[in-house]
Amino acid sequence: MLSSSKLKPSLCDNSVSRNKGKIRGQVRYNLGSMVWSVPLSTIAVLDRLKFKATGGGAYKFADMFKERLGVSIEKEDEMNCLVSGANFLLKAIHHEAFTHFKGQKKIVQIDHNDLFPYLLVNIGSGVSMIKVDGDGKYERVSGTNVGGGTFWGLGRLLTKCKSFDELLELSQQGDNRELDKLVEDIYGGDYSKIGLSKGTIAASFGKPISNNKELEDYRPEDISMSLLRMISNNIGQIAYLNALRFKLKRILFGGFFIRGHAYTMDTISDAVHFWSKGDAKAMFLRHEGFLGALGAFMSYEKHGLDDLMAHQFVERFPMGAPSEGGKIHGPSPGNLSDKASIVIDFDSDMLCSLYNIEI
Ligand SMILES: Nc1ncnc2c1ncn2[C@@H]1O[C@H](COP(=O)(O)OP(=O)(O)O)[C@@H](O)[C@H]1O
Ligand SMILES: CC(C)(COP(=O)(O)O)[C@@H](O)C(=O)NCCC(=O)O
Repeated sequence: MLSSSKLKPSLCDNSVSRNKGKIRGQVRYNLGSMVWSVPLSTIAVLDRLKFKATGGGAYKFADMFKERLGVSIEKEDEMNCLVSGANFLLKAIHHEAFTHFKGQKKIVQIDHNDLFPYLLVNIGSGVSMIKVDGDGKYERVSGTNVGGGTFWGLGRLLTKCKSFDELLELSQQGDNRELDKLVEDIYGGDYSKIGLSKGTIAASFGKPISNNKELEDYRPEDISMSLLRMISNNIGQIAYLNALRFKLKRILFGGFFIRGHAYTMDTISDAVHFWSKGDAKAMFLRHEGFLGALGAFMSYEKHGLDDLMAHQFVERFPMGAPSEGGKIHGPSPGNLSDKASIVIDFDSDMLCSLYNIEI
């Protein structure tokens, strides 16, 4: 979604050239760090431009965009955008979907003709669970208010971390057993009769109730780890129950909360594995945080998926040459954290026709 934290518009004149009176430019969506370049030709018409945006930011920042950049924001429905963004990525980007289970990343080849239905779980501030039946065909079947915002908000309160990244990094040095009450803490071992091993978390954050430890002696690292596990596990469980409810064999997780973080993905996968008794697998998207922004872009009537696929869409990888010969391929499994850039070329004619502008 376009929000001030992710969208850093910058004017980029080195991508501009003039040819027989035409100004050529480029819109560049670097999906790894979201660098977004606006073509020089837009400066002349900026005050008449309308940009598509979605999510809460489209409402909250519309006035600021108008005031500071002279740009009008055209709001697109968030759920529509999430779905069209996910569908676009799954169809257009090689190796977009992958599993991440017990530290192992594995690319999932999805046949375009056998993509639907699937459950899209978008983890932003809160969590939306959307049953996707086709392009533009979907139903938001569930959600939970315990999501990325909960992790970041509670994490800030409890650890005083200054940034999301710091909190996430801290979690990697933690041990959740310092805070979580495990089955063995209650039973002294496994509770095999109901399928619970001794290491299963019986109650997240359950230990400080009975430990003699002073509250200030609980380490931020351990708190962050417990929190990450609690939230990721809960989302994985609710997602699986919804997949079961609608008999969906694929569950795809996206949203800015995931951030390609191995432990987050492993915990979600573990929950899906545990509750499905190994029947279902969690899948993740390489461009998980930009579904809404891509969907908003797809909503330009004359700039639909087919048009992009046929003419202007180029997939680029930061690693340079593709790992396999021939056409552009996605990175090998070891480089999944490398996000592809999507570059969409257009010239001033196209820009003007898009907005009915004469220059
Ligand atoms: N650098 C970051 N700063 C803040 N939140 C981040 C960051 N990286 C990931 N997140 C996670 O992303 C969540 C917000 O996701 P996002 O899709 O942007 O939601 P929203 O549409 O509500 O803004 C945060 O609550 C947090 O869990
Ligand atoms: C309200 C939202 C759709 C907004 O999306 P977000 O900005 O969190 O990505 C989302 O936060 C959400 O689905 N919350 C859970 C609400 C619920 O179903 O309980």
